[in-house]
Amino acid sequence: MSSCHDTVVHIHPGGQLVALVGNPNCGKTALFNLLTGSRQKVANYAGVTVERKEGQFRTSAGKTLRVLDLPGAYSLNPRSPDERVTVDVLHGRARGEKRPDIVVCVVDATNLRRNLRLVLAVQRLGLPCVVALNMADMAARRGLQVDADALARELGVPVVPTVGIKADGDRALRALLEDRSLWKAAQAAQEALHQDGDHHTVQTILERLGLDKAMPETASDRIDRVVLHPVIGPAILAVLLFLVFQAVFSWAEAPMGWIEGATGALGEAVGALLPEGVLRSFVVDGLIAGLGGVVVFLPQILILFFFILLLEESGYLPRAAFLLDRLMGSVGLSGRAFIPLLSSFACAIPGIMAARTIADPRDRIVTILLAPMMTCSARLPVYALLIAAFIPSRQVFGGLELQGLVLFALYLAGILGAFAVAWVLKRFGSGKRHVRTLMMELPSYHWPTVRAVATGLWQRALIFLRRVGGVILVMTVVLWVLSSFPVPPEGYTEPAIEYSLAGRIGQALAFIFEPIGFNWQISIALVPAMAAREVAVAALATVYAVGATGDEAGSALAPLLAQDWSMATALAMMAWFVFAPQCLSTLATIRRETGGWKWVGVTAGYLFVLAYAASFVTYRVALAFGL
Ligand SMILES: Nc1nc2c(ncn2[C@@H]2O[C@H](COP(=O)(O)OP(=O)(O)OP(=O)(O)O)[C@@H](O)[C@H]2O)c(=O)[nH]1
Ligand SMILES: [Mg+2]
Repeated sequence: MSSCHDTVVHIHPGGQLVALVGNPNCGKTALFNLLTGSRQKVANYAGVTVERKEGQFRTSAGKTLRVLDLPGAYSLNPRSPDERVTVDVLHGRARGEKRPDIVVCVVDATNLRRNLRLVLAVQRLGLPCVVALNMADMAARRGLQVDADALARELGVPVVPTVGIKADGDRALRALLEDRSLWKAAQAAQEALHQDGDHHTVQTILERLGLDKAMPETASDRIDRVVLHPVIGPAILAVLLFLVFQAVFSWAEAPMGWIEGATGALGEAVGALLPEGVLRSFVVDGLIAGLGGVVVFLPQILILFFFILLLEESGYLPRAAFLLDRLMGSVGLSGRAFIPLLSSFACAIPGIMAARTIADPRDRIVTILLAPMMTCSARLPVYALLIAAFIPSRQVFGGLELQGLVLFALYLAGILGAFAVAWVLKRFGSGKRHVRTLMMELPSYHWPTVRAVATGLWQRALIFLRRVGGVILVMTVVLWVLSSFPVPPEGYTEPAIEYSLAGRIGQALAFIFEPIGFNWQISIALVPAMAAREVAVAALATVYAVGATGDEAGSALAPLLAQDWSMATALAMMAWFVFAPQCLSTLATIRRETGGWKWVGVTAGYLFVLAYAASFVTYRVALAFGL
């Protein structure tokens, strides 16, 4: 799952252009990262890269080549928007981009039959190309001897073995790209001749290389006999997901305690240094309470992503898609929607972009509409705060943590909500629908490398902390100003914060949110939360810190909420965050990906109605039960 903040791509219109092209999941991005020192997302399933990304490769002679990483493609007849990106680049039709000077065809050495067909198609375009025989390590481990020189003679282009996951695994490819004679030969390249059936050509090549025999059963096949078993498979999936949510609470307890202790101590120390007054309130109640209130959730986010990274890199995710395909089909969702929806658990933005891998336009729109309902990591702090404040930490059903269970239920609520909406769209949508069965490649399992997981976690931490130092900081400052000014006149008896702008705006909004049990503090927190979900936590922390009096001052947010809110209010707010329209950047992404405002309006509208209804029902039912 990639980030909310994709790396900025710098365009360098000059310079020789090298494009990496190949089937999905053959390791293009891994090689791109090695060549250019980038950190683009790599994961063990098809369709990770959906946009073109550019990097630079510096030759030892000091020349700079521009390198493009492209979405994977099975053929050059694009069926989905991401494949179209690749084909457009190869034809020189991509906006602001010239035709590549050289194409590096990346092929998966363990699956030459399918991969070579794309090489032939690229050659036919008349583009000079070289072949990177990637996954050379895996091929060797399986006892596949691919003779690079023989393959080079068959194809008539240079072939070098590469290993995308080894620090020096791109050495041969680097040497090739540095070779001046390659570029001279490239200029002279002609339209390749063979036009006759590629299937036949590939078969002939494989026969000559002695690689046409049936492959022996691999370890992956043996694992899949258990993991894809109709009964055992879903059971494993359920247990796995369950353990993840349990771990998010139980493992995070200690590190969260440290962060809480540290921010508390910092607040006290700074509070003692600064004189009583506006500056102290700004630093202690605004910055430290607001940002500290959010930073404390870093351990939980990292634990969640630790598991997601393991699942992504091992190759388990497409298996999960396979297991859930029937279920998704029964509500009218294409199995292709699985990966985009799953990516949305990190952030809806990469999820919505990953919907580019869906060929059918209707399926794609439905997936985009549902993506915001998956619980993005920005909502985790909100849930975790409410759970810590209102759900007792105790064991139920023999050993299960109640808090983890509630978190699991909130994630599940989003998924079930999405399924319900998909079902309604299928019932009342455009006429008869036949759901195609999922044709999805199951990659070989690998062990995730420590480096990949560590880099992934590091990037996650950076993204989160950048949000804290960016949008969350700005919103916290705005909220502190709103809750501190204007200062009430002498003799004002109510709490000062109710006189402030924040208090007044909150009370003005109350007529909308009162029926669903929200007080004015929540109402005011919901507005800046449109910028980023975590802001709700920082906003509540600030509003309560500014408003705190006497012995409440300086205590953590959760106990304050536990005192101030009813259980019904807390549950209603959880329900709100399951469905509420996403942050503004998600809506902006929907606009970009669908090319208009229509679907933005539809998404925001239906999510608002759903969130309001869900909170209303939750609140009323909870009240009826006397909570
Ligand atoms: N064993 C081994 N694994 C590799 C090698 N190159 C890449 N991988 C792994 O293969 C998987 C796919 O790599 P990516 O670089 O994401 O593949 P891609 O071609 O960019 O895939 P898409 O963007 O989906 O088209 C990841 O799990 C990588 O860690 C290699 O040479 N050997
Ligand atoms: Mg890629």
